[in-house]
Amino acid sequence: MLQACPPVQIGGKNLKTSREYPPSDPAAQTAGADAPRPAPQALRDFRHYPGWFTPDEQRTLVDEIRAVAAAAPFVTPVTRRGQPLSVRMTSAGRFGWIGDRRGYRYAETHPAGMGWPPIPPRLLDLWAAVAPDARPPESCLINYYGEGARMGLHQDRDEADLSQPVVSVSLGDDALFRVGNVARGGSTESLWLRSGDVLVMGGPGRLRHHGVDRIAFGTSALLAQGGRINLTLRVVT
Ligand SMILES: O=C(O)CCC(=O)C(=O)O
Ligand SMILES: [Fe+2]
Repeated sequence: MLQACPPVQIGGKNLKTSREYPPSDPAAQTAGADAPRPAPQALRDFRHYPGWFTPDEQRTLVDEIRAVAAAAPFVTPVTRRGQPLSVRMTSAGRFGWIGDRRGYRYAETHPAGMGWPPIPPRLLDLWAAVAPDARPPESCLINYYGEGARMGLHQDRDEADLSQPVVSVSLGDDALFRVGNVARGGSTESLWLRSGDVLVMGGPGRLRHHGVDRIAFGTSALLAQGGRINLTLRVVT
């Protein structure tokens, strides 16, 4: 069964002195919140927006995620066979995603019984900007990758309406992201996702296999304890 882990400490008092990871787009380094957002680059059918969030926005997002995790602590999902995943997870929104001996599924309550906190409004603004035609997101999955954590190639298909995109936000250490095909097997392409990057997985790419081979632990000081947070906004119903 799922065991509640001690809450993951995200960010910390040393944030003021932390080294900021330079966004891939140099223009974004001086961009304020009202500056134009970066244009997307295609990765197969995915849209990659390098450096969407400024360092200040990233720090605010980390604070907001820390507040979510204080109310709905990170847990380690397990497979049906009881094998723990290497990422720790919590969620915000009407639904959260859980994995235990009964399988993987969306649920309206945390394994410990509480409801999920609301999705931070700046993430709803992101969704409106990059997925203006989509229905509003009903869930924000929050994955924490510590040193050595990874996520095998998979499809996101637990959602009922696969015409709706999944919008991903990377915070903290760099991650080597891999994208393959809708069918199993075939060639894959890799890309380093960096802190502040946004990736839209939608349209014909919605069911492409994807995963995270590894993170480059210590490449960002955004999170006091190191590691990476990935947020995915989803329509569930
Ligand atoms: O961490 C990432 O960049 C991808 C996460 C992912 O694929 C998922 O949560 O389904
Ligand atoms: Fe995924």
